[in-house]
Amino acid sequence: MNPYLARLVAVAQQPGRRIIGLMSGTSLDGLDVALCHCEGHGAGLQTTLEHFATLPYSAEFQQRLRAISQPTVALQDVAILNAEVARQHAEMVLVCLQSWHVAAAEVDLIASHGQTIWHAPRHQHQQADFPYHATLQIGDGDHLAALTGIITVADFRQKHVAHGLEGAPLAGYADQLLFASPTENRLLLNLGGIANFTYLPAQPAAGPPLTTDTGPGNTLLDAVTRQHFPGREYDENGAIAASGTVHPALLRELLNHPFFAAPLPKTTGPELFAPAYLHEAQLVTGTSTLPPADVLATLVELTATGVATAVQQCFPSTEQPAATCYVSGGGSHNGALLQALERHLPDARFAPIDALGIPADAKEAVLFAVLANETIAGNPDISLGKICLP
Ligand SMILES: Nc1ncnc2c1ncn2[C@@H]1O[C@H](COP(=O)(O)OP(=O)(O)OP(=O)(O)O)[C@@H](O)[C@H]1O
Ligand SMILES: CC(=O)N[C@H]1[C@@H]2OC[C@@H](O2)[C@@H](O)[C@@H]1O[C@H](C)C(=O)O
Repeated sequence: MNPYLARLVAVAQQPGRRIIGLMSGTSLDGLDVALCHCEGHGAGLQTTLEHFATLPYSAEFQQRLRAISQPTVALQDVAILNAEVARQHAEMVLVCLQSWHVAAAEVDLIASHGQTIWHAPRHQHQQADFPYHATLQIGDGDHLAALTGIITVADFRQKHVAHGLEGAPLAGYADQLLFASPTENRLLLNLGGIANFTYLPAQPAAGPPLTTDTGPGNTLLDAVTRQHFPGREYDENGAIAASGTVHPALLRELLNHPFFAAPLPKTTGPELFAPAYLHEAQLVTGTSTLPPADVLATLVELTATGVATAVQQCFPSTEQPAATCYVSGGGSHNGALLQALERHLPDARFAPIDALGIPADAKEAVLFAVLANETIAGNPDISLGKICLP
């Protein structure tokens, strides 16, 4: 038998596994690296986060990722970045391991999300002759496995798509295992480039929990900040937005997009919620010269309204049950956004996800470690990803 296969079988049969979860999201800010210990699987899973770091991308690399995430690009650039993202990620893993004094041989698996460069659920690609969903992540898992010597589970979204689902969000599968409570209704809200949540009722119905994207998180906020405040990557704590005023007509026009009224669950990306969508709405409403602070204030309100609209869709005919909303992702550091959310969801109690033992910035990387753990050791219902041997 191939010794790596024997190693894989042994890893699957161990009571627990040490897994590095890797996530690089739509904000393109860098790679989140979470070294987790997953004891058991499924309902018996216990996950502890041993180490976490975010390794930033260089400005030049961010720019190249942004340039490749466009509908029309040179195939050679895609081929090269596919290998280059994987090589950078492998190098970043090795840097982390060195700084944490952990040898590669002491890690059982890498769980690598890769970098989404184009997400094309059917409602977004609208190709009449292809009535299916599609999505593409680069940063090939074989490169990671070969360069680190660690068996790697990668490319988690394709099986979801193959089963007729949209390829995202995947968070619900892991949120359920990590955060379900028998006594508390929980809303796990992640404010990344795109915002999404998982609703976990204290008394769950059969089947996977509801998990959905809600629209933009920080992606448009970042784009406007970068454009008008050179040198700044984002609006620190939402301070500029807090100094501005929401423009009601612009907000209405932005919310006019059919995504917000579409039924749950749904998924989207920066392909749709791009600067062009904002510019179009500004043209239509004659607000192209609106002060940037007012644009940011309006975008904060857009993110909060998108979340609240989806929460209300979740409970169409009944009162919203009392739930605690655990917030994660970079947007959890945006005070203006948190205030808007509290205003829109007055019945929810808000808490940082840190209260559940996972730091807000680490959550998505931990999710992929948990998904890989299920693929290797758990229930075939949640076997997402491809297994790459070194
Ligand atoms: N101190 C802060 N103040 C305001 N916003 C912040 C702060 N720190 C981070 N952010 C926001 O969080 C973003 C990064 O969030 P995160 O890393 O969760 O996104 P992502 O994982 O790339 O996106 P996604 O979850 O959509 O894939 C930044 O681009 C910025 O907009
Ligand atoms: C296609 C894709 O990469 N989607 C990401 C993105 O970032 C947030 C949101 O959009 C979510 O749908 C998803 O990531 C999380 C981890 C998920 O799948 O649950």
